[in-house]
Amino acid sequence: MELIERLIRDNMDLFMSEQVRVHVTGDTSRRPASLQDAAREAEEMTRNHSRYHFILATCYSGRWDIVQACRELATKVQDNQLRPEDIDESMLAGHLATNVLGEFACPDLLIRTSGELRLSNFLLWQCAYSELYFTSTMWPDFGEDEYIKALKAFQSRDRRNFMHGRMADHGSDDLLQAEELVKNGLRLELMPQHVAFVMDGNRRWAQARGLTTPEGHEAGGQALRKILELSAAWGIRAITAFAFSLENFRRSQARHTLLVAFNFFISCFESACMQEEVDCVMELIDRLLRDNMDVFMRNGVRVYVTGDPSRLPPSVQDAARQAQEMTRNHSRYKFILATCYSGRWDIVQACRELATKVQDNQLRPEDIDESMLAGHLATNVLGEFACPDLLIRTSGELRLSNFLLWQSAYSELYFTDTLWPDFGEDEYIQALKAFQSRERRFGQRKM
Ligand SMILES: CC(C)=CCC/C(C)=C/CC/C(C)=C/COP(=O)(O)OP(=O)(O)O
Repeated sequence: MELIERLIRDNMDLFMSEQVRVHVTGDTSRRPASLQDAAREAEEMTRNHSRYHFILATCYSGRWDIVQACRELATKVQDNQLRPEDIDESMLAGHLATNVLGEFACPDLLIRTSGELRLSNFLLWQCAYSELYFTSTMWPDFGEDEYIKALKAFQSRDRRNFMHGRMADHGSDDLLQAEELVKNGLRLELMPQHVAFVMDGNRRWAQARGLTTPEGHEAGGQALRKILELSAAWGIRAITAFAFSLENFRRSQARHTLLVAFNFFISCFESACMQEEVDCVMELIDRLLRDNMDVFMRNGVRVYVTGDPSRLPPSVQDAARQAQEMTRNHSRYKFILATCYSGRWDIVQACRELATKVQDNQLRPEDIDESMLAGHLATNVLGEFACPDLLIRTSGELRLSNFLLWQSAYSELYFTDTLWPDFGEDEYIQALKAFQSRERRFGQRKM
């Protein structure tokens, strides 16, 4: 705290000469009075600066930020200034700490030094599409050269969405699983309980083989089946797979609007291709739920389908209902298929539900806290395993792409260039080994 206070006071000359506007964010109740004074002074003295903004996040966490926003919105509902159903992504974003940055509220690039591969509860909502850069360099050594390297890495990334701006509780199969794991060089007591997958790369896999996109998705479906079987064999308790995002859906709709407005040949062609891909993925999801019923039954998998149901075709809604109903007594492990899902959508749903409770006088805004908000997220069905221990993204991109934002606060991240249809047993073992070699701290730093 003393260091932070000095950091603010000793850099005042820099803030003044470089026209930096300073914001200090985080839970003010946790700050010592002298730090509070330094923060207020710096904010006041730099309030007319506009060259660039500097947010110092102290006693901050991404979840705290979201809970604050949700409380503020719930208070507005209580005061009849707002209806719960009017809460949307931009409204929620407008109440986050980074709102002071206006159009630059979400980091384009998030750099983490010293070798850990996780977000550690920093800017969760805001990182939906941030490019992530991890380096083993320790922070005091992070200088000009390394910064340039990070920026070059950033510039080389393909930013498709730039415009959007514990220990295992194993059952009776323990011995068999332990043997299987040891055979693969894995340790039973260090297995992740919940693994989340961003199954990216089906299209590129197909293109590389001269196949059609539906054939790529088909191969992706087979890869998922294999992962579901392996996860059961290895005693993993929960899998969440990202099969289609709300943004993927919106992308195709945006093109469609363009098509209607301009009747423009190229967009007509692109829109048709996109719609074809949406239909193809929806058909795959329908089949994936129906054709994997044997895997679900044999392995005691309880299935959940999450995401915006209004976007799902009736046949997929029907397949989802059936899979959920038929597996509802299973408890060996849980599988969430996230389709037409996004992390921000999930948080907004939770916030709306809480605001409705406030409206119905069942809750006071100030009672909203992290565990209450988490209890209204899609992953709440996983109980104690709601947050992924390990999040795997295939096909080379280094970002979360709006998947499980709240839940990934302390997830270990694993990125691989392998395209999803090629992600098989060997690569899964490699990811699990990487996970087992990580030191997890959940913010509890060794002093
Ligand atoms: C087996 C199976 C059912 C597969 C479904 C295939 C499919 C469409 C997966 C999409 C996964 C996803 C939402 C990736 C995010 O990348 P993005 O492209 O949405 O985000 P980005 O532009 O930030 O990379």
